[in-house]
Amino acid sequence: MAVKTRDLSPYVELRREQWRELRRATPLTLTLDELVRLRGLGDPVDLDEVTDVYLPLSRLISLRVAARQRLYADTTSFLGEPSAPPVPFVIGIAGSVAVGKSTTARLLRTLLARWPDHPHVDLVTTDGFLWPKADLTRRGMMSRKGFPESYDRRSLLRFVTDVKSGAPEVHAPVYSHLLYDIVPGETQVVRKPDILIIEGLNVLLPGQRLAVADLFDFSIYVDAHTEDIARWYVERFLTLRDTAFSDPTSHFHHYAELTDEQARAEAARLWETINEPNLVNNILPTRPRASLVLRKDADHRISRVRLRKL
Ligand SMILES: Nc1ncnc2c1ncn2[C@@H]1O[C@H](COP(=O)(O)OP(=O)(O)O)[C@@H](O)[C@H]1O
Ligand SMILES: CC(C)(COP(=O)(O)O)[C@@H](O)C(=O)NCCC(=O)O
Repeated sequence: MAVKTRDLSPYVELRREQWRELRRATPLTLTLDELVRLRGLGDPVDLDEVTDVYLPLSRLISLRVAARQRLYADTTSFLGEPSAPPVPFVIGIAGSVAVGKSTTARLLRTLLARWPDHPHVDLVTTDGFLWPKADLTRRGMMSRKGFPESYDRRSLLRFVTDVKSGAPEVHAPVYSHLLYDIVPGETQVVRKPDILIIEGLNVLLPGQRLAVADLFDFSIYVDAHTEDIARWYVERFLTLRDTAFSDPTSHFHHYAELTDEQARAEAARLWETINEPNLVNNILPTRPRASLVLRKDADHRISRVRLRKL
C-alpha cells in the first residue's frame, strides 16, 4: 500500500485555531498588568495570544516534565541506584535577534511557575556567556557579537551540566546592554530549579562534541520571515534611540542624536552586516532541531505552531 509522504513527516503543523483547542482546562493565571510588564520592547503580545498559544504550550511542557521524571526514575531503578531527587528539566529558546525570544521566555517562566508540580523556574539568557568586550576586541570579533564564536560555549555547557547534575548553586555571568559588556563580578545564581530555561540566539547549534542543545529536554524556535524581523529590528532601534540610548552611560549614547533617517540607515547597516548573516548562516539552520516552532506573522502575531512528534 502506498504511504503518503506527508505521513512520514516528523512534524505536525497546526494553525493557531487548532492549537488553542489543546489548552483543555488549563487556567489563565496571568493578568494584563503582568503581561505588560513581561513583554519586550515593541512586542504587542496580548492576553488572547497567552490563552491561545502559551497556555496549550505550558500544558504540553508540564506533561513532558512529568514524563521526563518518570524516565529518570526508570533509569535509576534499572541501574539499581537509590531514588534521587528529580533532575531539572531544561528548555532552550532560540531564534533571531529582535524576533521576541525574551518575551516568549519570560511568559513561559511565569506560566510554568504557576503549575504546582514545578513551581521553581529559572531563566538564563546566553548573552552572559559572550566573551568580554576586551577579549572580543583583541580577537577582532566586535562585529561578530552573537555569532557562535563570540560565546564561551564551554562555560555555557559547564553551567547547564552543573544545574542538571543537581549542584546546589550554579553561577552564570551577566551581560549589560548598557555597558555592551559582561558586568564584572556580577552573577546570576541558579539553585536547583525544577525547570531551567536557556534563551539565546544559538542555543540549538550542534557541537563537535557535546553541545548545550544536547542537554535540552524541550526546545522552542521563535520564527518569522527575515524581512519582518529586519523591520522589527529597525523599529526597535528607533525606540531604543529615544529610551536606552539616551542614557549618557549607554555604550550607544552617540546614537541618541541621530535623526530618524540616520537611525534607520544605521540600524539597517547593523542588521545587514551582523544580525542577518548570523540568522541566515547560523540560527535558521538550527530550526529543524527544535521540539516546537512558533511562527509569527508580519504583525508579530503567532499564527502557526509546528511540533516535532518524533
Ligand atoms: N542595545 C540595546 N540596548 C538595550 N536593550 C536592548 C538592546 N538590544 C536589545 N535589547 C533588549 O534585549 C532583549 C533581547 O533582545 P534580542 O537579543 O534582540 O532578542 P529578542 O528580541 O528575540 O528577545 C530585548 O528585551 C531587547 O529589547
Ligand atoms: C546580546 C545579543 C548578542 C543576544 O544575546 P543572547 O542572549 O541571545 O545570546 C544581541 O542582542 C546583540 O546585542 N547583538 C549585537 C548586534 C546588535 O546590537 O544588533
